[in-house]
Amino acid sequence: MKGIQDYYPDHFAHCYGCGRLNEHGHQIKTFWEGEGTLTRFVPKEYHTAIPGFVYGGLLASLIDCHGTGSAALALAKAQGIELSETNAPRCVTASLQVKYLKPTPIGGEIVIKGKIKEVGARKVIVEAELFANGVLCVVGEVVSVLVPDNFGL
Ligand SMILES: CCCCC/C=C\C/C=C\C/C=C\C/C=C\CCCC(=O)SCCNC(=O)CCNC(=O)[C@H](O)C(C)(C)COP(=O)(O)OP(=O)(O)OC[C@H]1O[C@@H](n2cnc3c(N)ncnc32)[C@H](O)[C@@H]1OP(=O)(O)O
Repeated sequence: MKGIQDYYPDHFAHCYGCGRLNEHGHQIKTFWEGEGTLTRFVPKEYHTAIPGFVYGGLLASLIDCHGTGSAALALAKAQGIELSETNAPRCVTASLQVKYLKPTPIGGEIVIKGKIKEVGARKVIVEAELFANGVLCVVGEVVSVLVPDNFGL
């Protein structure tokens, strides 16, 4: 199943967190799940903070790109864009807030759920909850802003 990241134009698909064309990156995929959004990721052993627990910077990165992906899904829906080929809207992060509630264990799948809090013409606010083994470990809020398709080229 394709995530929103599979529909970004090629020149917007090199992000370390979510670019499908970045072979060194995390290549996360973000989908709708009901009214919310969903991203899954399995940390590797080397994503370590202290042995057994995930590095917080990685968790922030996952929430960041889950946020921009969710924002793109929300903008596509709000603007009636039917996703096909590489026509997805593309957002960058204006603001990222992360709260670490509990240490996040390495050794299973991380699930990040997103709630679309606000959708404007260009700005989208997404609340994120990150779970490990069903336990809420991190929460965040991402403000994303749409960039024009040819910006920065
Ligand atoms: C690598 C990104 C480079 C920066 C963008 C340049 C080119 C884009 C080209 C390609 C992008 C392709 C792929 C992106 C890859 C990865 C994405 C994953 C996530 C990231 O790794 S991405 C890197 C970190 N990211 C940045 O490097 C952003 C640097 N920054 C800017 O490029 C500008 O700052 C920008 C575009 C954010 C806004 O610029 P702008 O001129 O469009 O803003 P404008 O004033 O029109 O605001 C419009 C509405 O956003 C609200 N707003 C603005 N800033 C806010 C803030 N900080 N907090 C809360 N709300 C804010 C306003 O309040 C208003 O809200 P309202 O409509 O409600 O009034």
